[in-house]
Amino acid sequence: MAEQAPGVRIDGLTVVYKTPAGELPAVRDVTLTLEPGTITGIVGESGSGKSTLALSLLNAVQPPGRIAAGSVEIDGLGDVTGFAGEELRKARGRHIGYVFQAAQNSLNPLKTVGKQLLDLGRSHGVEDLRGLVREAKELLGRMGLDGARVLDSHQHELSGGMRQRVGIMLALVLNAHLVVLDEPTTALDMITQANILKIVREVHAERGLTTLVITHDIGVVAEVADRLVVMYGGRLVEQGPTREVLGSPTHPYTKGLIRAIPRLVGDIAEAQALPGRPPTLATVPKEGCVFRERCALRMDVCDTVDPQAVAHGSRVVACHAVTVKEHA
Ligand SMILES: Nc1ncnc2c1ncn2[C@@H]1O[C@H](COP(=O)(O)OP(=O)(O)OP(=O)(O)O)[C@@H](O)[C@H]1O
Repeated sequence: MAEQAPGVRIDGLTVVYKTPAGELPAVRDVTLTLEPGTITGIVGESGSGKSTLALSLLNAVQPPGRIAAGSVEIDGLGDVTGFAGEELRKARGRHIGYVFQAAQNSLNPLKTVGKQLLDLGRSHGVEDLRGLVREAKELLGRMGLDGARVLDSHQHELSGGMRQRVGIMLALVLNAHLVVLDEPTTALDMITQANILKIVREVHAERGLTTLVITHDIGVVAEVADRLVVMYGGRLVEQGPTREVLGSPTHPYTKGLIRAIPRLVGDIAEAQALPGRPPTLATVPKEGCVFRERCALRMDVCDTVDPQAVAHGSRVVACHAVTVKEHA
């Protein structure tokens, strides 16, 4: 088993959900590598498929969803899309730490946090349970909480922001080296958010992790991620080093997302909302480019041919207009 930062190779991944109109893809033919030791951020509007992609890393897509094609190879584990039962349960927690989007509601309301921590430890065969509790208190302390008090508390005694931090603690406490954080800071005020992101960065570096952060907030990604991945309508439309993508976005969707961020200083009117709405499973185009309805650069080919992901230097972009410009 890899004890240090594992690499992850997602190849041709398609995940579908059963709907009244048949099985429709929420993630379509996504190929993505998480390099060992890096923090990758995935951004996109609601419904773009971010959580579904993240769940696939744990092979945790639930019915009516299923992985219809592709593989998720994790160093030291293999292709987790073939895992089931005990093998899968062991991988979760020990090798892959996960903070679910609804972390605030994922605690058991009937048990104290401490009891849940011990259950987690026992179910993964941790022998030194005292050490586990010590580790949990330390992590909670770093996140500005009184560890002993939190472990004695039930869910209802904790605020949303505290539950969020408990979720992060539970993802890190078993010392997994691949950590997936789905909207880790949504319930937090700006100051607490900045503090949590700082801790995510510190723990990532100290422990030698490979980290995936899912968020709709580009500010969060700018703060923590080495690499930025942009999703739209279940497709991966742009990826590259965070600074480069934010500094000179290439895909028209990435440009729109960045233009829509209100600035703290300067002219608020400069922020321009992206016109239109993201597609749902039922409305996402079955052929051609998924973004064309909202795209200022739409060409005829966009209606019929799905743009392939093409490398442009350190960037990978799936857009006909970008490819045409590049070759002009
Ligand atoms: N259990 C389900 N049954 C049917 N459709 C689903 C289910 N879960 C998700 N979907 C659909 O799959 C698509 C992708 O959803 P997903 O939650 O992965 O997106 P997301 O980018 O994480 O959005 P959000 O930020 O709102 O969580 C959406 O259109 C969503 O409605």
